[in-house]
Amino acid sequence: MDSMLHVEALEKSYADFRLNNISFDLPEGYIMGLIGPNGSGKTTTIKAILNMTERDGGKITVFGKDNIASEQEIKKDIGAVFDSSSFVDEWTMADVEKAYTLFYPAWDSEKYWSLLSRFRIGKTKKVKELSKGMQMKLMLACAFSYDARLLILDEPTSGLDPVSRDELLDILCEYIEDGRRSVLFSTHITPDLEKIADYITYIHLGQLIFTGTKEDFADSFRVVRGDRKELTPGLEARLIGLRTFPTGFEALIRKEDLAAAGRLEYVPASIDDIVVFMSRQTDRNNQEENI
Ligand SMILES: Nc1ncnc2c1ncn2[C@@H]1O[C@H](COP(=O)(O)OP(=O)(O)OP(=O)(O)O)[C@@H](O)[C@H]1O
Repeated sequence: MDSMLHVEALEKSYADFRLNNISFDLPEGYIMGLIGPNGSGKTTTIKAILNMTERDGGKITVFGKDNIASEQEIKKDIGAVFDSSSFVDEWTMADVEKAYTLFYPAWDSEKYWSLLSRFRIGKTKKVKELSKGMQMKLMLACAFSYDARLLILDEPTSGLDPVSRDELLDILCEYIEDGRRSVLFSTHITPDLEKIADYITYIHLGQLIFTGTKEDFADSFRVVRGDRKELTPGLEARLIGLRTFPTGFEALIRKEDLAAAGRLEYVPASIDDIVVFMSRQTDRNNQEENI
């Protein structure tokens, strides 16, 4: 399986933040969700891939080529879509096309206008007259019209209503259907991952927690529950994001640590469970550090 995007030991530091040793691979023909709480480093990772921020260490290749040495060449095949529109407000749909044809020789005009019609974007509309969801679709229509092979989307569905979100996810699934394109998208919205992601890369406060298939992600953890009296120090040391109640407790536990849970009841963990318990654990660690 060819890797469309290879990130290896990526490092980037700001005054109060360090993206530390991030590595992952996105194979051709698949969708990867990049997840993590606010401020975890998702956008920083995306910017490093697009060489919009200078990395401090590590290696990134796109289509097998170094992302800095071959930046201009690889960018012809990348569609980058950020949360906010990168178009000029006054542009009409024809102006948008004119701007793209300057940079993308492979621009397919027929495809562009047919996608706009499919997305119900009026030909004569100006960018400023489009809703957020329509602007997102316009950005996708452009990426599809120059036949981008790798789509990189930063929070594409945030702020969209459920119907537009669903439509966008369907478009992304369709986009990778022929097996020669891939999508990397960052999100907080776990149902979107459940619906379309094949792979998940989870970054928490600059640290890589997991990268692999969605199935392996969910399978790596369980939610364990029990009575307070069953919460031994040995077990507690292995629990993630422990929550106690007057009568009992619940927490996340790694599959390899299940033996420590003995006969306690455990159930499969959803993506939401994993993210929530992990965040709770980080809050606990931070509180303990500050004591
Ligand atoms: N140019 C910058 N200068 C200094 N610090 C920065 C800069 N860009 C990002 N950071 C910091 O890096 C950290 C990670 O930010 P980043 O935007 O990558 O996170 P994120 O996971 O995308 O968050 P969100 O989900 O809120 O969009 C944050 O603490 C942020 O304040």
